[in-house]
Amino acid sequence: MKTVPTLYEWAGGMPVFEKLMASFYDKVLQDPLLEPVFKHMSPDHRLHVAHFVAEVFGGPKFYSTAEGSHFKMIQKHIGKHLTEAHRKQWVKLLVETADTLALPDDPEFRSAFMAYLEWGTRLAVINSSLEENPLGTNEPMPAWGWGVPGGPYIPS
Ligand code: HEM
Repeated sequence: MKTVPTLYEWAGGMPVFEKLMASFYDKVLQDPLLEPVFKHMSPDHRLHVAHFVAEVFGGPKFYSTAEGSHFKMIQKHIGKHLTEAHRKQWVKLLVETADTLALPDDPEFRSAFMAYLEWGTRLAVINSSLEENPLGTNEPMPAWGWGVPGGPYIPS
């Protein structure tokens, strides 16, 4: 029986996630709308977001074992008062970075990637208007898969 690769494996593994987020947050700091939101981010922010998303996509558990937890990630967004305009720009710049770095662009991978970004960023905006974290400290990390189209992409 063939094994289905994880989204993490299909994307190219940890170096791809780390490069994606490093390059993305360079763009964010050049962006007039997002720079004020991120100008005080910690030096580890890029790496932590890379490790978080890699883990959600089936990669190693760097984030949840050494750097944070789902609870702590949500906590970082509480009270930040993010807007829909911030969210849209965040997604736009991340997708542009994925294109520039030539992440897989097959329909199956990009469908799963976009679905996760829609889900995660919309939750970030909702949580950013709260004063308290709605999650328990033991909340498991999300785990994302290929979704309805299935995967991986197989050229016909
Ligand atoms: C899928 C969507 C998202 C994921 C997976 C995510 C992930 C994370 C993670 C892991 C952290 C903690 C970083 C650390 O430990 O240093 C964080 C912090 C943060 N995120 Fe997000 N995030 C998402 C969406 C967004 C969006 C859409 C915005 C705003 C446009 C945003 C704004 C922030 C801010 C302001 C912080 C705190 C930065 C600091 O001052 O240290 N996030 N995020």
